[in-house]
Amino acid sequence: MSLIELREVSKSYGNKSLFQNLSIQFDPGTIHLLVGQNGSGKTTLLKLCMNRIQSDRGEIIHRKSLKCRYMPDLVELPYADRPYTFIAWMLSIMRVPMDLGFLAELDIDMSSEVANLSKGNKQKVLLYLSLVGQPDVVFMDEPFTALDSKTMKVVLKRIATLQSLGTCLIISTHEPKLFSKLVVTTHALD
Ligand SMILES: Nc1ncnc2c1ncn2[C@@H]1O[C@H](COP(=O)(O)OP(=O)(O)OP(=O)(O)O)[C@@H](O)[C@H]1O
Repeated sequence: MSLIELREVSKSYGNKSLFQNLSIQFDPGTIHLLVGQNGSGKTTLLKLCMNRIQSDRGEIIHRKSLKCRYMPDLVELPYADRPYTFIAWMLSIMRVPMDLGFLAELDIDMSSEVANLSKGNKQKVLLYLSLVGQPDVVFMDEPFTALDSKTMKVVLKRIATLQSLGTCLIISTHEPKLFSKLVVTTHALD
């Protein structure tokens, strides 16, 4: 059974039709890239899949008890804790064990408060929280905009590992070439 299935889904805002009769199956161990111009509906499709907004027509079916993660594109992290404390607190809420190996690989700046981290380091914190453990589905909205090439390799390796473990990753991106070494399905929303 698919983890999430869209059946004949349509969504418009006012006169602007974003999708009509869109059907996609999101299966375990698959990576889906959502590509398209600014405003083509990538974030909207992620939100539909997460039940954050309603479709106009069609059905979106979720397998029961899915463990999902979401990495938004724009986010403030107004926390005074250092990254390690913040991450440990988030993991306790998520009930996911710390993975020190993956944390070390990301090489996050642990010396500043989370609120004062550079953009790339904030993105690393969010990537860690999205990709640690073994979620069923990971939704990612433009997740790599601030990453250096070394971190990019670490993250792509982690994505490939999760895929091999059966995670489904649904990723909005303007840079599909970054994923050229992975087996992906691309959905063009233009
Ligand atoms: N709540 C809303 N009310 C009205 N229009 C909306 C709403 N949310 C999104 N839209 C419109 O829907 C269209 C698709 O937006 P969306 O954010 O999904 O695009 P996107 O493909 O993710 O764009 P980008 O590449 O710029 O991030 C845009 O024209 C946007 O203005």
